[in-house]
Amino acid sequence: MTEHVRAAIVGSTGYGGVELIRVLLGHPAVTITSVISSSSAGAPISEGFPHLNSIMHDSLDAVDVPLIASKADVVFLATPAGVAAKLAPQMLDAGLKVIDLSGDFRLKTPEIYTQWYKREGASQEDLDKAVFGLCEIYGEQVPGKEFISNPGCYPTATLLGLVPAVKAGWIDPSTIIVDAKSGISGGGRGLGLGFHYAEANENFSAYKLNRHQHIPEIEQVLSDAAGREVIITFSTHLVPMTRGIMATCYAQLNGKHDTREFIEMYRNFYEGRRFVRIREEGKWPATKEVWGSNYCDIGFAVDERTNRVTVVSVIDNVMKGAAGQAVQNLNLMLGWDETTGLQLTPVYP
Ligand SMILES: NC(=O)C1=CN([C@@H]2O[C@H](COP(=O)(O)OP(=O)(O)OC[C@H]3O[C@@H](n4cnc5c(N)ncnc54)[C@H](OP(=O)(O)O)[C@@H]3O)[C@@H](O)[C@H]2O)C=CC1
Ligand SMILES: CC(=O)N[C@@H](CCC(=O)OP(=O)(O)O)C(=O)O
Repeated sequence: MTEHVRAAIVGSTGYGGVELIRVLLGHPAVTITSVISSSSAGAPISEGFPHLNSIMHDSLDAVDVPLIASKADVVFLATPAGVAAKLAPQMLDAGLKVIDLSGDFRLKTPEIYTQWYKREGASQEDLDKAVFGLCEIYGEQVPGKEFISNPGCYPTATLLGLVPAVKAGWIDPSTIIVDAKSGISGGGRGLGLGFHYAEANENFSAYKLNRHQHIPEIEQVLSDAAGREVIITFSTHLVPMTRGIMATCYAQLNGKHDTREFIEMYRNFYEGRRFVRIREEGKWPATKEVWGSNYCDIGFAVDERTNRVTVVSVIDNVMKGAAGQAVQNLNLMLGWDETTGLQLTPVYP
Protein backbone atom coordinates (compact mmCIF):
# COMPACT_ATOMS: atom_id res chain seq x y z
CA MET A 1 0.00 0.00 0.00
CA THR A 2 1.72 3.19 -1.17
CA GLU A 3 -0.95 5.85 -1.06
CA HIS A 4 -2.24 7.69 1.98
CA VAL A 5 -5.53 9.54 1.65
CA ARG A 6 -7.18 12.41 3.49
CA ALA A 7 -10.86 11.89 4.24
CA ALA A 8 -13.72 14.27 5.02
CA ILE A 9 -17.07 13.22 6.47
CA VAL A 10 -20.24 15.23 5.86
CA GLY A 11 -22.93 14.24 8.37
CA SER A 12 -20.25 13.31 10.89
CA THR A 13 -22.68 13.97 13.76
CA GLY A 14 -25.06 11.20 12.64
CA TYR A 15 -24.85 7.49 13.37
CA GLY A 16 -23.28 6.60 10.02
CA GLY A 17 -20.81 9.50 10.26
CA VAL A 18 -19.71 8.72 13.80
CA GLU A 19 -19.21 5.08 12.84
CA LEU A 20 -17.06 6.21 9.90
CA ILE A 21 -14.94 8.13 12.41
CA ARG A 22 -14.52 4.97 14.55
CA VAL A 23 -13.48 2.84 11.57
CA LEU A 24 -11.26 5.40 9.82
CA LEU A 25 -9.38 6.26 13.03
CA GLY A 26 -8.10 2.68 12.86
CA HIS A 27 -7.38 2.66 9.13
CA PRO A 28 -3.63 2.56 8.42
CA ALA A 29 -3.78 4.58 5.18
CA VAL A 30 -6.46 7.18 5.92
CA THR A 31 -6.33 10.40 7.94
CA ILE A 32 -9.58 12.17 8.78
CA THR A 33 -8.88 15.80 7.91
CA SER A 34 -12.39 17.25 8.17
CA VAL A 35 -15.52 16.35 10.11
CA ILE A 36 -18.43 18.39 8.84
CA SER A 37 -21.74 19.56 10.26
CA SER A 38 -24.46 21.70 8.74
CA SER A 39 -25.74 22.74 12.19
CA SER A 40 -22.82 22.76 14.68
CA ALA A 41 -19.80 24.11 12.76
CA GLY A 42 -17.08 25.39 15.09
CA ALA A 43 -17.89 23.06 18.00
CA PRO A 44 -15.36 20.38 18.96
CA ILE A 45 -16.64 16.97 17.83
CA SER A 46 -15.97 15.55 21.30
CA GLU A 47 -18.43 18.04 22.80
CA GLY A 48 -21.41 16.18 21.32
CA PHE A 49 -19.65 12.81 21.37
CA PRO A 50 -17.79 12.43 24.66
CA HIS A 51 -16.66 8.92 23.67
CA LEU A 52 -14.20 10.73 21.35
CA ASN A 53 -12.62 12.71 24.23
CA SER A 54 -8.82 12.69 24.01
CA ILE A 55 -9.11 10.59 20.83
CA MET A 56 -10.24 13.25 18.37
CA HIS A 57 -9.60 16.94 18.94
CA ASP A 58 -11.03 18.34 15.68
CA SER A 59 -13.73 21.00 15.55
CA LEU A 60 -16.57 20.60 13.09
CA ASP A 61 -16.23 22.33 9.71
CA ALA A 62 -19.12 23.89 7.81
CA VAL A 63 -20.41 22.42 4.55
CA ASP A 64 -18.04 24.42 2.34
CA VAL A 65 -17.08 22.57 -0.85
CA PRO A 66 -13.87 24.51 -1.71
CA LEU A 67 -12.68 24.17 1.91
CA ILE A 68 -13.37 20.43 1.90
CA ALA A 69 -11.61 20.02 -1.47
CA SER A 70 -8.56 21.85 -0.09
CA LYS A 71 -8.36 19.52 2.93
CA ALA A 72 -9.35 16.11 1.59
CA ASP A 73 -9.01 13.62 -1.28
CA VAL A 74 -12.19 11.66 -0.57
CA VAL A 75 -15.47 12.70 0.99
CA PHE A 76 -18.07 10.46 2.62
CA LEU A 77 -21.62 11.80 2.49
CA ALA A 78 -23.52 10.38 5.49
CA THR A 79 -26.47 12.70 5.06
CA PRO A 80 -30.25 12.34 4.85
CA ALA A 81 -31.98 11.63 1.53
CA GLY A 82 -31.91 14.62 -0.81
CA VAL A 83 -28.65 16.19 0.42
CA ALA A 84 -26.16 14.16 -1.64
CA ALA A 85 -28.20 14.68 -4.82
CA LYS A 86 -27.10 18.32 -4.65
CA LEU A 87 -23.72 18.01 -2.89
CA ALA A 88 -22.15 15.04 -4.71
CA PRO A 89 -21.95 16.72 -8.16
CA GLN A 90 -20.30 19.79 -6.59
CA MET A 91 -17.82 17.59 -4.72
CA LEU A 92 -16.94 15.66 -7.91
CA ASP A 93 -16.47 18.92 -9.83
CA ALA A 94 -14.10 20.06 -7.09
CA GLY A 95 -11.94 16.98 -7.74
CA LEU A 96 -12.97 14.90 -4.73
CA LYS A 97 -13.70 11.20 -4.78
CA VAL A 98 -17.19 10.68 -3.34
CA ILE A 99 -18.78 7.81 -1.40
CA ASP A 100 -22.46 8.47 -0.72
CA LEU A 101 -24.14 6.49 2.06
CA SER A 102 -27.67 7.71 1.27
CA GLY A 103 -30.16 6.36 -1.24
CA ASP A 104 -29.74 9.32 -3.61
CA PHE A 105 -27.68 7.53 -6.28
CA ARG A 106 -28.68 3.87 -5.91
CA LEU A 107 -31.65 3.75 -8.28
CA LYS A 108 -31.16 3.86 -12.03
CA THR A 109 -33.64 6.60 -12.98
CA PRO A 110 -34.93 9.85 -11.40
CA GLU A 111 -38.49 8.61 -11.91
CA ILE A 112 -38.02 5.48 -9.77
CA TYR A 113 -36.29 7.59 -7.08
CA THR A 114 -39.14 10.08 -6.95
CA GLN A 115 -41.74 7.30 -6.85
CA TRP A 116 -40.18 5.68 -3.74
CA TYR A 117 -38.42 8.55 -1.95
CA LYS A 118 -41.29 11.02 -2.60
CA ARG A 119 -38.93 13.83 -3.55
CA GLU A 120 -37.02 15.21 -6.50
CA GLY A 121 -33.70 13.46 -6.93
CA ALA A 122 -30.48 13.63 -8.89
CA SER A 123 -30.49 14.06 -12.67
CA GLN A 124 -30.10 11.06 -14.99
CA GLU A 125 -26.66 12.37 -15.98
CA ASP A 126 -25.50 12.38 -12.36
CA LEU A 127 -27.08 9.00 -11.58
CA ASP A 128 -25.16 7.49 -14.48
CA LYS A 129 -21.85 8.56 -12.90
CA ALA A 130 -22.33 6.48 -9.73
CA VAL A 131 -21.26 2.84 -9.28
CA PHE A 132 -23.49 0.80 -6.96
CA GLY A 133 -20.98 -0.50 -4.42
CA LEU A 134 -22.39 -3.79 -3.19
CA CYS A 135 -18.84 -5.03 -2.74
CA GLU A 136 -19.25 -8.83 -2.95
CA ILE A 137 -21.44 -8.59 -6.08
CA TYR A 138 -20.24 -5.53 -8.03
CA GLY A 139 -16.82 -5.07 -6.40
CA GLU A 140 -14.93 -5.55 -9.67
CA GLN A 141 -16.56 -2.35 -11.01
CA VAL A 142 -15.25 -0.20 -8.13
CA PRO A 143 -11.42 0.04 -8.58
CA GLY A 144 -10.36 3.36 -10.04
CA LYS A 145 -13.85 4.90 -9.86
CA GLU A 146 -14.47 8.39 -8.45
CA PHE A 147 -18.06 8.04 -7.26
CA ILE A 148 -19.61 5.19 -5.29
CA SER A 149 -23.18 4.85 -4.15
CA ASN A 150 -23.10 2.73 -1.00
CA PRO A 151 -25.99 0.23 -0.76
CA GLY A 152 -28.77 0.45 1.80
CA CYS A 153 -28.70 -1.57 4.99
CA TYR A 154 -31.68 -3.84 4.27
CA PRO A 155 -30.59 -4.37 0.62
CA THR A 156 -27.09 -5.41 1.73
CA ALA A 157 -28.38 -8.16 4.03
CA THR A 158 -31.10 -9.27 1.61
CA LEU A 159 -29.03 -9.27 -1.56
CA LEU A 160 -26.00 -11.05 -0.13
CA GLY A 161 -28.49 -13.70 1.03
CA LEU A 162 -30.32 -14.07 -2.29
CA VAL A 163 -28.11 -13.17 -5.28
CA PRO A 164 -26.15 -16.47 -5.46
CA ALA A 165 -29.36 -18.55 -5.48
CA VAL A 166 -30.98 -16.30 -8.10
CA LYS A 167 -27.87 -16.31 -10.30
CA ALA A 168 -27.63 -20.10 -10.07
CA GLY A 169 -31.31 -20.44 -11.01
CA TRP A 170 -31.94 -22.51 -7.86
CA ILE A 171 -34.93 -20.43 -6.72
CA ASP A 172 -37.95 -18.99 -8.53
CA PRO A 173 -37.46 -15.20 -8.11
CA SER A 174 -41.19 -14.51 -8.50
CA THR A 175 -41.82 -16.34 -5.19
CA ILE A 176 -39.36 -14.35 -3.03
CA ILE A 177 -40.67 -12.99 0.29
CA VAL A 178 -38.31 -11.10 2.60
CA ASP A 179 -39.17 -10.64 6.25
CA ALA A 180 -36.65 -8.08 7.55
CA LYS A 181 -36.01 -6.60 10.99
CA SER A 182 -33.82 -3.69 12.05
CA GLY A 183 -32.45 -2.24 15.25
CA ILE A 184 -33.34 1.35 16.06
CA SER A 185 -30.06 2.98 14.96
CA GLY A 186 -31.21 2.17 11.41
CA GLY A 187 -33.52 5.16 11.67
CA GLY A 188 -30.65 7.58 12.34
CA ARG A 189 -30.00 9.91 15.27
CA GLY A 190 -32.90 12.26 14.59
CA LEU A 191 -35.87 12.13 16.93
CA GLY A 192 -39.03 10.29 15.96
CA LEU A 193 -42.00 9.18 18.04
CA GLY A 194 -41.65 5.50 17.11
CA PHE A 195 -38.03 5.53 18.27
CA HIS A 196 -38.74 6.81 21.82
CA TYR A 197 -37.79 4.33 24.55
CA ALA A 198 -41.36 3.99 25.80
CA GLU A 199 -42.66 3.35 22.28
CA ALA A 200 -39.96 0.93 21.10
CA ASN A 201 -38.91 -0.95 24.24
CA GLU A 202 -40.70 -4.29 24.75
CA ASN A 203 -42.35 -3.72 21.40
CA PHE A 204 -42.00 -5.26 17.93
CA SER A 205 -43.70 -3.44 15.09
CA ALA A 206 -44.07 -3.67 11.32
CA TYR A 207 -43.68 -0.52 9.23
CA LYS A 208 -43.66 0.70 5.59
CA LEU A 209 -45.13 -2.61 4.36
CA ASN A 210 -44.99 -2.82 0.54
CA ARG A 211 -43.77 0.79 0.32
CA HIS A 212 -40.26 0.70 1.77
CA GLN A 213 -37.77 2.76 -0.28
CA HIS A 214 -35.37 -0.20 -0.36
CA ILE A 215 -37.76 -2.35 -2.44
CA PRO A 216 -36.70 -0.93 -5.84
CA GLU A 217 -33.01 -1.16 -4.87
CA ILE A 218 -33.38 -4.87 -4.06
CA GLU A 219 -35.49 -5.53 -7.16
CA GLN A 220 -32.97 -3.73 -9.38
CA VAL A 221 -30.14 -6.06 -8.32
CA LEU A 222 -32.24 -9.24 -8.29
CA SER A 223 -33.47 -8.39 -11.80
CA ASP A 224 -29.87 -7.97 -12.89
CA ALA A 225 -28.99 -11.35 -11.34
CA ALA A 226 -32.02 -13.13 -12.85
CA GLY A 227 -31.76 -11.50 -16.29
CA ARG A 228 -35.46 -10.58 -16.10
CA GLU A 229 -37.69 -8.33 -14.04
CA VAL A 230 -38.07 -9.49 -10.43
CA ILE A 231 -40.75 -8.21 -8.05
CA ILE A 232 -40.66 -9.18 -4.39
CA THR A 233 -42.69 -8.94 -1.19
CA PHE A 234 -40.62 -7.08 1.40
CA SER A 235 -41.66 -6.39 5.00
CA THR A 236 -39.75 -4.35 7.57
CA HIS A 237 -39.97 -4.47 11.37
CA LEU A 238 -38.46 -2.42 14.18
CA VAL A 239 -36.76 -4.42 16.96
CA PRO A 240 -35.88 -2.87 20.34
CA MET A 241 -32.12 -3.32 19.96
CA THR A 242 -29.50 -0.73 19.05
CA ARG A 243 -27.79 -2.37 16.05
CA GLY A 244 -28.48 -5.23 13.72
CA ILE A 245 -30.49 -6.36 10.73
CA MET A 246 -31.87 -9.81 10.08
CA ALA A 247 -33.35 -10.55 6.65
CA THR A 248 -35.22 -13.86 6.62
CA CYS A 249 -35.83 -14.68 2.95
CA TYR A 250 -38.17 -17.36 1.57
CA ALA A 251 -38.41 -18.72 -1.98
CA GLN A 252 -39.69 -21.74 -3.90
CA LEU A 253 -36.95 -24.01 -5.26
CA ASN A 254 -36.48 -24.75 -8.95
CA GLY A 255 -35.86 -28.52 -8.89
CA LYS A 256 -34.36 -30.15 -5.80
CA HIS A 257 -31.48 -28.78 -3.73
CA ASP A 258 -30.82 -29.61 -0.10
CA THR A 259 -29.37 -27.40 2.62
CA ARG A 260 -25.92 -28.92 2.24
CA GLU A 261 -25.87 -28.05 -1.49
CA PHE A 262 -26.87 -24.44 -0.71
CA ILE A 263 -24.04 -24.18 1.81
CA GLU A 264 -21.50 -25.51 -0.68
CA MET A 265 -22.75 -23.35 -3.57
CA TYR A 266 -22.65 -20.14 -1.43
CA ARG A 267 -19.19 -21.00 -0.07
CA ASN A 268 -17.95 -21.31 -3.64
CA PHE A 269 -19.70 -18.10 -4.71
CA TYR A 270 -18.16 -16.07 -1.87
CA GLU A 271 -14.76 -17.77 -1.93
CA GLY A 272 -12.06 -15.25 -1.01
CA ARG A 273 -14.62 -12.69 0.20
CA ARG A 274 -13.66 -12.35 3.84
CA PHE A 275 -16.76 -10.53 5.04
CA VAL A 276 -19.31 -13.20 4.13
CA ARG A 277 -19.47 -16.18 6.48
CA ILE A 278 -21.65 -19.16 5.64
CA ARG A 279 -22.97 -21.20 8.57
CA GLU A 280 -22.93 -24.97 8.95
CA GLU A 281 -26.08 -27.02 8.39
CA GLY A 282 -28.56 -26.53 11.25
CA LYS A 283 -26.90 -23.28 12.42
CA TRP A 284 -28.44 -19.88 11.77
CA PRO A 285 -26.78 -16.55 12.49
CA ALA A 286 -27.88 -14.02 15.11
CA THR A 287 -27.34 -10.25 14.93
CA LYS A 288 -25.13 -10.30 18.02
CA GLU A 289 -22.63 -12.45 16.12
CA VAL A 290 -21.82 -9.57 13.71
CA TRP A 291 -22.28 -6.63 16.13
CA GLY A 292 -19.75 -3.85 15.49
CA SER A 293 -18.17 -5.73 12.57
CA ASN A 294 -18.30 -5.72 8.77
CA TYR A 295 -19.44 -9.35 8.49
CA CYS A 296 -22.56 -10.66 6.81
CA ASP A 297 -23.42 -14.10 8.18
CA ILE A 298 -25.78 -16.38 6.26
CA GLY A 299 -27.54 -19.66 7.13
CA PHE A 300 -29.97 -21.91 5.23
CA ALA A 301 -32.86 -24.31 5.80
CA VAL A 302 -34.41 -26.20 2.89
CA ASP A 303 -37.86 -27.61 3.69
CA GLU A 304 -38.40 -30.82 1.68
CA ARG A 305 -42.14 -30.74 2.51
CA THR A 306 -42.77 -27.35 0.85
CA ASN A 307 -39.73 -27.38 -1.49
CA ARG A 308 -38.89 -23.89 -0.22
CA VAL A 309 -35.61 -22.51 1.11
CA THR A 310 -35.28 -20.11 4.03
CA VAL A 311 -32.15 -17.94 3.94
CA VAL A 312 -31.23 -16.04 7.11
CA SER A 313 -28.81 -13.15 6.60
CA VAL A 314 -27.56 -10.80 9.32
CA ILE A 315 -25.42 -7.66 9.36
CA ASP A 316 -24.68 -4.74 11.65
CA ASN A 317 -26.68 -1.98 9.93
CA VAL A 318 -24.23 0.78 10.88
CA MET A 319 -21.19 -1.27 9.76
CA LYS A 320 -21.72 -3.58 6.75
CA GLY A 321 -25.00 -1.72 6.19
CA ALA A 322 -23.35 1.72 6.08
CA ALA A 323 -19.90 2.86 7.34
CA GLY A 324 -18.10 -0.50 7.11
CA GLN A 325 -19.15 -1.16 3.53
CA ALA A 326 -18.34 2.49 2.66
CA VAL A 327 -14.75 1.94 3.85
CA GLN A 328 -14.67 -1.43 2.02
CA ASN A 329 -15.61 0.55 -1.11
CA LEU A 330 -12.84 3.08 -0.43
CA ASN A 331 -10.37 0.18 -0.19
CA LEU A 332 -11.59 -1.27 -3.48
CA MET A 333 -11.59 2.14 -5.21
CA LEU A 334 -7.95 2.64 -4.33
CA GLY A 335 -6.84 -0.92 -5.10
CA TRP A 336 -6.17 -1.79 -1.45
CA ASP A 337 -7.04 -5.08 0.24
CA GLU A 338 -10.78 -4.75 0.91
CA THR A 339 -10.32 -5.69 4.57
CA THR A 340 -7.87 -2.86 5.35
CA GLY A 341 -8.93 -1.13 8.56
CA LEU A 342 -12.00 -3.36 8.78
CA GLN A 343 -10.67 -6.41 10.58
CA LEU A 344 -12.86 -5.81 13.59
CA THR A 345 -13.98 -8.80 15.63
CA PRO A 346 -17.70 -8.65 16.51
CA VAL A 347 -18.31 -7.35 20.04
CA TYR A 348 -19.38 -10.25 22.26
CA PRO A 349 -21.21 -10.60 24.55
N1 LIG B 1 -28.30 4.40 10.21
C1 LIG B 1 -28.14 3.36 9.38
O1 LIG B 1 -28.11 2.20 9.82
C2 LIG B 1 -27.99 3.57 7.91
C3 LIG B 1 -28.12 4.80 7.31
N2 LIG B 1 -28.00 4.93 5.95
C4 LIG B 1 -28.15 6.21 5.29
O2 LIG B 1 -26.99 6.99 5.58
C5 LIG B 1 -27.33 8.35 5.71
C6 LIG B 1 -26.95 8.81 7.12
O3 LIG B 1 -27.69 8.04 8.06
P1 LIG B 1 -27.60 8.25 9.62
O4 LIG B 1 -26.21 8.54 9.99
O5 LIG B 1 -28.30 7.12 10.24
O6 LIG B 1 -28.48 9.57 9.79
P2 LIG B 1 -28.46 10.60 10.98
O7 LIG B 1 -29.79 11.25 10.96
O8 LIG B 1 -28.02 9.93 12.23
O9 LIG B 1 -27.35 11.64 10.55
C7 LIG B 1 -27.41 12.42 9.41
C8 LIG B 1 -26.55 13.65 9.61
O10 LIG B 1 -26.62 14.46 8.43
C9 LIG B 1 -26.43 15.81 8.79
N3 LIG B 1 -27.23 16.67 7.93
C10 LIG B 1 -28.57 16.88 7.97
N4 LIG B 1 -28.96 17.74 7.01
C11 LIG B 1 -27.83 18.09 6.34
C12 LIG B 1 -27.57 18.97 5.26
N5 LIG B 1 -28.55 19.63 4.66
N6 LIG B 1 -26.29 19.11 4.84
C13 LIG B 1 -25.28 18.44 5.43
N7 LIG B 1 -25.48 17.60 6.49
C14 LIG B 1 -26.73 17.42 6.93
C15 LIG B 1 -26.86 15.94 10.26
O11 LIG B 1 -25.80 16.49 10.98
P3 LIG B 1 -25.62 18.08 11.18
O12 LIG B 1 -26.93 18.62 11.66
O13 LIG B 1 -24.54 18.12 12.22
O14 LIG B 1 -25.21 18.56 9.85
C16 LIG B 1 -27.06 14.52 10.74
O15 LIG B 1 -26.34 14.25 11.92
C17 LIG B 1 -28.83 8.45 5.47
O16 LIG B 1 -29.08 8.76 4.12
C18 LIG B 1 -29.31 7.04 5.80
O17 LIG B 1 -30.51 6.75 5.19
C19 LIG B 1 -27.71 3.87 5.15
C20 LIG B 1 -27.55 2.64 5.69
C21 LIG B 1 -27.72 2.38 7.10
C1 LIG C 1 -35.13 1.31 11.38
C2 LIG C 1 -35.33 2.28 10.26
O1 LIG C 1 -36.15 3.15 10.31
N1 LIG C 1 -34.53 2.13 9.20
C3 LIG C 1 -34.61 3.00 8.07
C4 LIG C 1 -33.41 2.77 7.19
C5 LIG C 1 -33.29 3.98 6.31
C6 LIG C 1 -32.15 4.04 5.40
O2 LIG C 1 -31.09 3.52 5.64
O3 LIG C 1 -32.43 4.77 4.34
P1 LIG C 1 -31.71 4.84 2.92
O4 LIG C 1 -30.92 3.59 2.78
O5 LIG C 1 -32.82 4.94 1.97
O6 LIG C 1 -30.82 6.00 2.96
C7 LIG C 1 -35.90 2.75 7.26
O7 LIG C 1 -36.42 1.65 7.30
O8 LIG C 1 -36.31 3.66 6.54
